[in-house]
Amino acid sequence: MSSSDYSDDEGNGQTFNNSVHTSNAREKADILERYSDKINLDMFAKHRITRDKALRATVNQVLDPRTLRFLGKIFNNGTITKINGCVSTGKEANIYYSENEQSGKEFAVKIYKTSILVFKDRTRYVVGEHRFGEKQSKNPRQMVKNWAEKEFRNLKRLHSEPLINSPQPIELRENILVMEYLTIGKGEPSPKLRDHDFKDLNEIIHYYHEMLILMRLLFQKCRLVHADLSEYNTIVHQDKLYVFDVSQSVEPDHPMAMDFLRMDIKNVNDFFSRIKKINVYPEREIFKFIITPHDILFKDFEHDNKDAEETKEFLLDYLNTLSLKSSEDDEFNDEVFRSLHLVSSLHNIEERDFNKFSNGDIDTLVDLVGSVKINKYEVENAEEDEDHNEEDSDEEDDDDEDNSDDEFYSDDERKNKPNNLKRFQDKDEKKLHKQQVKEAARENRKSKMKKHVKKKLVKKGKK
Ligand SMILES: Nc1ncnc2c1ncn2[C@@H]1O[C@H](COP(=O)(O)OP(=O)(O)OP(=O)(O)O)[C@@H](O)[C@H]1O
Ligand SMILES: [Mg+2]
Repeated sequence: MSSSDYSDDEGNGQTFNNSVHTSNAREKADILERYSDKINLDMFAKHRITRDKALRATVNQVLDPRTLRFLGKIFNNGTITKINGCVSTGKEANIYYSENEQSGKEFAVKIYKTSILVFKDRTRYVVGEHRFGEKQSKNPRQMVKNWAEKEFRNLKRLHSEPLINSPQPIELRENILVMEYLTIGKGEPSPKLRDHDFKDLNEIIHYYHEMLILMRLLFQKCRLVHADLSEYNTIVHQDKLYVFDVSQSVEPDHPMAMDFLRMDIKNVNDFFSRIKKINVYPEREIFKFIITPHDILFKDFEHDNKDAEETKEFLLDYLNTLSLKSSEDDEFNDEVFRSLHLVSSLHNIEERDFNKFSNGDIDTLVDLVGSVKINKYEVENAEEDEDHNEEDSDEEDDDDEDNSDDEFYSDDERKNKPNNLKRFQDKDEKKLHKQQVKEAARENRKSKMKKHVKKKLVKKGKK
């Protein structure tokens, strides 16, 4: 490979001034020369693209001189002795199949691209991420470094949980992450869930349950929401479901955690219902299954080893008690659920519900829902329902009165509450209703819980 092969344009439209340009090219050529017998960048098997194209794309985008220097360190410390092909070229990173010829061990080397273009839509994951907030650097290299570090730390967290299958994280150097390689042999990568050859309906249902249990274990044990969970970021390896690609994963108190979790649930349900054509559970039920603490979720679940650690069998038995989606209504409820504003931490729920929540006697899903959206939802939908519930609107008035101050509805209340939830209110009634809600709020403020008391309860509620 001569130096002319590697234009120094890092693929992000920036060009260097001449002197830097030539020295970079020379440096790059030297390093590659030094390792040329160790670095084969050919794309792997299936979609083999011509050597030149793969090479140029890779070098332009991923192997800049600085990255090559760090790669040199990984060679020098003996972790790997050869890069033997490119498994995947993604938006943000390329994955290479590597090995240590002495030990015979195989590794996946994930090299993050340093061009700034790929990182513009990452901020929503980083903003509010207290573990990295202070390091929200604008410098693309620093951003890439933080991102790779986040993936490495999250992968370590996953790998420390015995019930979760994930590639073992080995080494991190700047934007290069070395991990265990999941292979079917001869260097071929094990298939993504999307490409797995399911042998029958039972196996599809098995992996669906595995995905749901995985999300609960990630949330309850690793305190993480994956935030990009799909059939592309899971692999079937030795008949087990492996999860990876956790650079964007966030903790439950991240401002967007509940939204990311609902996105993951929707992605999983879509894959199994649309592509694999099986019946799936309502998203709201899955959400409750994932976020609800053990003693609340399994309070009424009869099971002989209920108090033991949550095993996969135990969680599977519980899932089998849930009813699958079966009607248009279920679909509609999922749409509503997706649009609701969910608070992501105990600090954001209303005082009056706090006591109920902290001794675990309210449904942790519905009552975590911000009232504003429900009211908005009621009124928005009232127009549609106005015609067919006009006749019975008067007898509902009194129901409405005694609940007017309670903007939250528990699941049961919602289910058997007459549909005056969606009853449209005319102007005076709306004014009267508003008045009542204001009075109720004023009443409430009198018995407001002091901040330090609330703090203590939050601590207790988290144990
Ligand atoms: N440890 C591994 N062992 C085997 N194959 C792997 C491993 N890690 C990743 N891969 C393969 O590489 C692909 C891309 O990996 P990953 O999702 O982590 O990178 P990415 O930057 O998110 O890429 P993309 O943008 O395509 O999702 C995976 O879908 C998988 O097929
Ligand atoms: Mg990925």
